[in-house]
Amino acid sequence: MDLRTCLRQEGIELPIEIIEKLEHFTLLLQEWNRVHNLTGAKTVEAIYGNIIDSLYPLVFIERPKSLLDVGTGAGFPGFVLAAALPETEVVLAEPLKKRVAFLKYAAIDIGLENVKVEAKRVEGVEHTPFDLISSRAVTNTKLLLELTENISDSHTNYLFYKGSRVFEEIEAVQHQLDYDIVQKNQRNYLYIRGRV
Ligand SMILES: C[S@@+](CC[C@H](N)C(=O)[O-])C[C@H]1O[C@@H](n2cnc3c(N)ncnc32)[C@H](O)[C@@H]1O
Repeated sequence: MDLRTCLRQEGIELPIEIIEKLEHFTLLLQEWNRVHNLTGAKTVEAIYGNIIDSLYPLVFIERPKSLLDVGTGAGFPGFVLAAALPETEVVLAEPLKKRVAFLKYAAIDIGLENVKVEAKRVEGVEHTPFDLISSRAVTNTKLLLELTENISDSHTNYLFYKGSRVFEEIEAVQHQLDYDIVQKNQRNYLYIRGRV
């Protein structure tokens, strides 16, 4: 099935030029992955699955002016969100060199002008507070909030891609959170609105 149909089935409607960029990304990732082993998603189907997982929150989040993705790895979700949100300034924090090389190359080759790759751990990122901070498969919610304390403020929203442990993780956060959990298959999208 083509990417446009896959996205449509999930209720994600995107302009054709963005879908073409995501197809371009899929080809590049497959090519680089053969040599550099960047991600476990080896097939087109697996990459499309990761793209849909990354983009599904567009159905319920507010559009941010600035977005930080913590630990983007081979591009999920930050790079894919950047392709889908060309008006958003996106920073990808990723310390692993081969993944950084891929993200930088892909941003130039695909022509994403709204992306900046910070080749460092998120603790070292300096920026004014972001509108949205996302992260998938990096660390727990409490630590993510702590590590991004200096680059967030009371208006920052958070979008964490979680599994079944999301409820214990929320309990471990000591301060009160205003959040929604959007469930889709095995995924729990934790969307935290500002800090109460
Ligand atoms: C399991 S991978 C997940 C990659 C991607 N988010 C995904 O879901 O496919 C975790 C990534 O987080 C990065 N990472 C680990 N600690 C980090 C930190 N403190 N700041 C930024 N990235 C970090 C690693 O280099 C790795 O690429």
